[in-house]
Amino acid sequence: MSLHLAAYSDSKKYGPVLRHGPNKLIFNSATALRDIYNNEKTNKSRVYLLTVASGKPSIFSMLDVRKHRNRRKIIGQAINDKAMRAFEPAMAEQIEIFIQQLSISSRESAPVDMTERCKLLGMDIVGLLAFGCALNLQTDPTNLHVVTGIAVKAYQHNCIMQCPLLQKLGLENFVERSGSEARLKFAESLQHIIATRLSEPIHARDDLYSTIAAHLGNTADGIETSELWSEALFFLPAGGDTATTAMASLFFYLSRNPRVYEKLVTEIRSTFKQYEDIKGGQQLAGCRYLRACIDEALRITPPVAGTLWRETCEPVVIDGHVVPAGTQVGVNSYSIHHNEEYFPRPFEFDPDRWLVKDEAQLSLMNSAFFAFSLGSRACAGKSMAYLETGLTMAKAIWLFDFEIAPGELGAVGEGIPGKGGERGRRNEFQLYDTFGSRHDGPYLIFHPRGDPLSGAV
Ligand code: HEM
Repeated sequence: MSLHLAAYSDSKKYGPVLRHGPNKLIFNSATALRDIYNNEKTNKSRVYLLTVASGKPSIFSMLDVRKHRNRRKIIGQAINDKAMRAFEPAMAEQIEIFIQQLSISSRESAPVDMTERCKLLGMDIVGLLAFGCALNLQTDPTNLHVVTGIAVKAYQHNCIMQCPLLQKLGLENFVERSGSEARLKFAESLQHIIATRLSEPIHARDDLYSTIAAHLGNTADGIETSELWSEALFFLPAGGDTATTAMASLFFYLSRNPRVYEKLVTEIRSTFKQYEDIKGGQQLAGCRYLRACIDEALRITPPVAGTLWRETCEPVVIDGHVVPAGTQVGVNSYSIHHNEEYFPRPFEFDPDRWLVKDEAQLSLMNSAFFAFSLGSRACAGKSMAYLETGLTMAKAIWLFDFEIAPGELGAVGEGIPGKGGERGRRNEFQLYDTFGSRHDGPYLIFHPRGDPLSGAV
């Protein structure tokens, strides 16, 4: 779970191209990003197929270029800007629950684990979009095994993608044995969730099913109903885990950088005269410092922290190196986001770097920003990610002040000085790479800001 750190320290030691396996090359430059991810001579690596359980590849694991293009057109309709305008009220309802819970904790000055809170929020939101199903994770523990089941699957997938032999030997279920019960319960719940949704009229909800209904079962370029559920299932980690990491990381860095915190508070509280004004649209998009904070959190803590493996279909020149066909190549998000050539003082949380007037520096940083990947397989849910993260952060910051919890809890999520393996930086939010990321904390104490809660919560 520290492969991203190994890639980072190896690239410091060996330079911008290194071997991370018999047939694997990791690059660490913006030129390599373009050469690998914006190139028709490369494709997603075959290791993605190892994550296909039901025989139905999702948009994520599909290798056939033409099929993927069609699938992306269809699935994109459920997560593009237009779809987000329709989905925003459902998203906002879940964010209100998150805010209410913070409000309850603030009255008792109880420490809040932001990884846990953000995870439940992220999964509740994406569950509604994927399956039209209220998982109610924020308020009721009944479905918590869904979160564990997703975490176990992500860890297993990451292991077999890095070491396919594990699957050949039938050992993938042993990499995290404690998760087998959660996995089984999760599979049962999924069947129930799908059956419940299918028992309702197609357009009963604003979810993936209703948005893409017109394409279901249609001709060769359509999508089978059974494939729809592979897509919905992929949404849970794709949309839930990633947004969780972005928000938890931002809470971590805001709680440790008073200057940044004050600047963001000033922007949010002066932009929105009242809490009810906080919604998607021009005002939120105009919060440039908020956007810079989110981008800086995504840079310093990329939610998909590992190497996104691609395979060369024919000989390709990557960053000046001729790479033969059939080679696994990739750029590691964490490494390139901490490459000083693009991001000076890479371990400093500095949102202002995204607001400099120096166009050349801005374009250099943008050329190396890889949180959402690049090219035809880049993230399809970027609009949703910014909307969800922006709304949640703006609302929390408008209503509350927060600080690090006292004592040992306050240190959860930090690095431990003296610890090896690149884990010694106290001020760095610690990530554990599981294709997505695991993390803990930060634990924060929230205080109501004056008395603005009336009417809002
Ligand atoms: C901060 C939040 C997010 C980050 C950092 C992120 C990052 C990424 C990355 C790096 C990929 C490429 C994976 C690969 O090449 O293997 C990806 C793909 C994808 N993401 Fe996101 N994502 C985020 C949020 C979301 C959300 C909210 C959704 C909505 C469900 C979503 C849906 C997708 C889809 C459908 C793909 C597959 C695209 C394709 O292969 O055509 N993502 N994401």
